[in-house]
Amino acid sequence: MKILGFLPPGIPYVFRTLFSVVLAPLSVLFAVDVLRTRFSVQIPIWVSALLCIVSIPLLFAARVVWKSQQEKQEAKRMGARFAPVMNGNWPGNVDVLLEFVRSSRNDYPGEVQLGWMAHLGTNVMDLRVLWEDILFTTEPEHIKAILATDFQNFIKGDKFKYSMRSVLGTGVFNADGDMWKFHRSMTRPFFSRDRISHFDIFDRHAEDAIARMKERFRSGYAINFQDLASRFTLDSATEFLFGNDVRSLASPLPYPYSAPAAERSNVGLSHAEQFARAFAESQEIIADRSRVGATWPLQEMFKDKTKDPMKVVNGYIEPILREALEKKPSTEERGANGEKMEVEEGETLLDNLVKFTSDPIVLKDEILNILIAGRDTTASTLTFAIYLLAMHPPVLAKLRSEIMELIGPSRRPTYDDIRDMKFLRAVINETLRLFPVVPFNIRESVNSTTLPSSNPTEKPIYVPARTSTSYSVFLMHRRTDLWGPDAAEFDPDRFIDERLKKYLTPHPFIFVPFNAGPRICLGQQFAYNEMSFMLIRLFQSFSSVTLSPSSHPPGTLPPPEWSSAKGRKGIEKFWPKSHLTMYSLGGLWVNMEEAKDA
Ligand code: HEM
Repeated sequence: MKILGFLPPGIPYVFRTLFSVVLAPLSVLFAVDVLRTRFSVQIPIWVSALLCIVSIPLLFAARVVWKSQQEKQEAKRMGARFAPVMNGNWPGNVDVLLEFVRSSRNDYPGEVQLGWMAHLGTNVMDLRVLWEDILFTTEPEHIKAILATDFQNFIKGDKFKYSMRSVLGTGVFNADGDMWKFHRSMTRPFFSRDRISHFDIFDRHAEDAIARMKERFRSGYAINFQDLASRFTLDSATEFLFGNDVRSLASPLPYPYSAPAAERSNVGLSHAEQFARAFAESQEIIADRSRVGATWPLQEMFKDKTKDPMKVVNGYIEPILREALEKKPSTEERGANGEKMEVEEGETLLDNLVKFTSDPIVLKDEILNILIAGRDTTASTLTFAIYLLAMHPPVLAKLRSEIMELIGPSRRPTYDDIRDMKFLRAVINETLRLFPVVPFNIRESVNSTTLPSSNPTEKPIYVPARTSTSYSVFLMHRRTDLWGPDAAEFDPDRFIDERLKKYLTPHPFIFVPFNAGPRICLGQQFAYNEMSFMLIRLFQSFSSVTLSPSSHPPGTLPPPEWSSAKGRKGIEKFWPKSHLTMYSLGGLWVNMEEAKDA
């Protein structure tokens, strides 16, 4: 694969496929030749040609039947049953695949999977696309097995890694085994309690962001909160991880769609915005690859679609990298310092990383993965929190009272303040429940295994070796049988009142926005601190939030036909979309009123 790395992905795919296709006719030709030379049996040319043609589907069918027989025997040996299969009408379930791709692009997240599972009366199903098993589950016990109890047996896997490689490289999100351990062990020391409990970085960038917001509101325009939150988290994450912030908050804010064209055209795309757009575009492309499945290279026959956006992304990252490498002490200096390889006081993640490798590819991959982890996740969660608070003014009023009571209108919050703010934590958790930023995820089984059945009288579910196993935290977090009849409602008190003991405490795996097990999010505490800090600072400064639908670019609000749908799809006022992480299509345009008590 590496030798052919310069070719667009479609060409090696076609060659690989052709190779396996021509095996059958070649075998036929060989057999015909043996019959003729050894046994003097003459086969007419037209018969040989016909045999060559039919050998291709026959061999394929034989492989499918053989595999299915093997799996049946193995499932029986393991005392397991097959997951219910979502049967489409077209051979190979091609219609199921097409419906899945269409829905991922145009519908509310998870709608099509919910419909199929309701049809099958199950929370786990096999989509069996192109005769390959693809499991999909929303069962907490399955998610627990995949992430924790059977962790060694569920890896990211080659299929996933190949489709993500042109963007994520071999960074922490796209690595298994030793490479994953290397990235993880490099990154972990930077999230120690000591390092994440100093809030100077958040304070400076939050102050900057709020000043920009006030300025824009005073000029009579709404702001795109998603854009602002992304700049706040990008500047905070780059300063925390790389020592220098990229000053994305310094560039002019975009104007709403409804603003006069003259205002809008005054704001060119800043360097940070070009990076953000290209970054989002490349994530969209790789997410689309994983939706289409193994045949994705066919969509990229003549060009790797990520090539152009990744040029912009790399152009943004390379100067950060160059600077770190220039600062890197030489081998002699390191020798004189007694080869201090452990993390030192004041050292950033990047300073530490360059002590271990000068390989620009490894360094770039690490930086890019950590930027996705550190920017998009907290920016989206803050955006969803602001959206939900705009939709629920009594919840916002309760949150503000907690802020005013414990911290007051202007004091800077401390680590201890944040730890004591029970309602603020509940608001963040409730936001992560309804809108977990990694809504869908996937692993691949190494060996055949089983997943427990929720009904103890039923046999466990059989998972063949090398099966793509996807799970949705997003759909699990909204299940009424796990969270109660009001699961679709935004009600942070469920993380405080008797519902906590009833639902979550006895079943902690029903809430896993940060995943769980050995690959649990490394930045979880950093993220809680950053989001809490920003929300406190925001609601010290502003007393109310309202959505500004007229500011949205056309085509980015939920289509009118959604309003008759059941559940959250029917009430949503923004369009949740997801590539690797979830975001609001077209941003989130809001107005806020400055607090009189600030
Ligand atoms: C609301 C905020 C966040 C959420 C909901 C979140 C969620 C997650 C999830 C679900 C994963 C697992 C992905 C997978 O294995 O497929 C993950 C991994 C990770 N997260 Fe976060 N994250 C957040 C913020 C952050 C921040 C701010 C950082 C760092 C600055 C960070 C660093 C990481 C890293 C390094 C991993 C990779 C762990 C591994 O594969 O071993 N996260 N996060």
